[in-house]
Amino acid sequence: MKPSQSDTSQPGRGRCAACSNEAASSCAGCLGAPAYGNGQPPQRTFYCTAQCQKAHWSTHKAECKLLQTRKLVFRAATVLDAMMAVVDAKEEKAMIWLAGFLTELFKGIAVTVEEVTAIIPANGATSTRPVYKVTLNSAPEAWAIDPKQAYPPSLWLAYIRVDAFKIESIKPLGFHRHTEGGVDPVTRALERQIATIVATRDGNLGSLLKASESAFKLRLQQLVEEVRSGADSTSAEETQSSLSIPAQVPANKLYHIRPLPGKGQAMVAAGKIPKGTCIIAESPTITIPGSPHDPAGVNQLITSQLSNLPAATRRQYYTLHNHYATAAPPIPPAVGIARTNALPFGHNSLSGGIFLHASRINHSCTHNAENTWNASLGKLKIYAIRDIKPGSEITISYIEGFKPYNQRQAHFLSAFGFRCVCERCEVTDSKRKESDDRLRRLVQLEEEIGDGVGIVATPLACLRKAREMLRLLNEEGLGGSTVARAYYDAFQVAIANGDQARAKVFAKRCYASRVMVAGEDSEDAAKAKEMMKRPAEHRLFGTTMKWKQAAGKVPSGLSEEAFENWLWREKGTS
Ligand SMILES: C[S@@+](CC[C@H](N)C(=O)[O-])C[C@H]1O[C@@H](n2cnc3c(N)ncnc32)[C@H](O)[C@@H]1O
Repeated sequence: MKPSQSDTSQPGRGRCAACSNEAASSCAGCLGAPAYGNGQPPQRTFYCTAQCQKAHWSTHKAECKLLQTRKLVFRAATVLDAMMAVVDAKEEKAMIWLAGFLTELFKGIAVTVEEVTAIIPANGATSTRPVYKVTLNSAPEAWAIDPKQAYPPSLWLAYIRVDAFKIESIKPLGFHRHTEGGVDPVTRALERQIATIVATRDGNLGSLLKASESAFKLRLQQLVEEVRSGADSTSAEETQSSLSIPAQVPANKLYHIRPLPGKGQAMVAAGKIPKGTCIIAESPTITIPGSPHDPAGVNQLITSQLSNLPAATRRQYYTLHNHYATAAPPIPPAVGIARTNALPFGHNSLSGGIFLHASRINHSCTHNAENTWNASLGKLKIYAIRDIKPGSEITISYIEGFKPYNQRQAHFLSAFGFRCVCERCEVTDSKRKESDDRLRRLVQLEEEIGDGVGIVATPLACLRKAREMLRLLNEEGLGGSTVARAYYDAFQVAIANGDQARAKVFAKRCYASRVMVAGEDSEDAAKAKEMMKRPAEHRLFGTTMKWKQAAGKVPSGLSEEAFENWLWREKGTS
């Protein structure tokens, strides 16, 4: 063990255990070993140099290992206290449900953990109490851990001398689990979870106890939340099934939430959903502000909101998918769930919310629905942007903008842990290249139109670019708000150059797309409606009057093709 300089709880200097010279460093392995018995921490072992420590190791080793193990026992007791708080277990039930967990927790620390029934004095009479006897593997020493108050544990010899009146029985760990039956649902949930809890910690739950102080606290919190969510989801399921209410089917039955192979839970159309239908309007269960916060700060924000919610809602939150469950360094589960499931409060917004239903919607690059935040309602709305057949999955897009295939997949993998296999992604190399070229061109067109210069300097070229965008979007199978934006671009070109007639038509098309993806009551639809009704009130109107045309000059009686030619100012039209 390296000598350590840091310890504030004990005097900082002493005599070197090897040579008796004055020394300021002490063995880091046993430093901070807990106090017990007389309440005093064990004496620190000082060394003046690393050489002295090395020379003294054979003498110090046994004591050091013992003290290190005691540190682990005390931490294990902290873990047990936290676990008991989660399930609010009655003490007599503790031995039943904790058996499997304790086996894992004390692996490599204890040779045996036994279930003891002690008789203790109680108000002039006696009562029985369940206690764990933990016999260490590093020394012939045992500790008593009372599940009702696990921390601090007591040395076994002190416990039987001072606390216990008599020991009624000592049974192997798991004895009561197997003889007492009638395990409650929370216990069953925990037992089901143990294998996963251990597997996600590299098969060694005990490693939790060996972490640094700050990592230990964080990991303990993570464990507790994991266990709480498992217990909560089980009781939620049981409550639902006991009431015979199918899980998460809304009254209007537009969708079901059910698992799909390889995708976890998913939202599936309960019947035919026509394009433009509002599938769901949902208030956020949790809101996450956009300003940057460290995971601990975000955790605090989320858990304080959760604590104000009904228990059933809290449970549902913890059933949401957590892509960051095994992240290193660890991320608190509440935060991992938020990162996996948050939907933004508006286009490019950094703040967002967690929605118990909408957060179940999976991604597709050929999504058939769009999410939109309606600030005045304070609700997230999901609209069908294509007709959706009964039984088809309802999907949205998890990305903004026009990203080529590799960028999309890299994002899905790192942020969400999946590979998209939709019809746009699973194509031949040549089709993929065509698609990537289109997407790059779309980015270019967006930038060129968006810089504002071309709108007045080269309006016709700009109008052509807006039309090209619409064609590429159509070829790429993209609809929804991207189409509305392209029509808005065309509107701006027309109105900036004084053409109210064309501006009116573009605004009408933009409005129709906005209504389809965000509803009549959305802010975007309201803006587009205003543009359509009073194009001349737009701030860009008359920047130039190159194309001056009154609003009433929209031609009538033209064929569709002739009308489009007029609209886009193709040759021979004005
Ligand atoms: C917001 S959640 C969606 C609901 C989630 N499937 C569930 O079980 O709760 C995001 C997670 O869903 C999964 N997911 C989303 N889209 C997917 C897709 N296209 N293919 C596979 N998994 C997907 C990923 O595990 C992702 O981390």
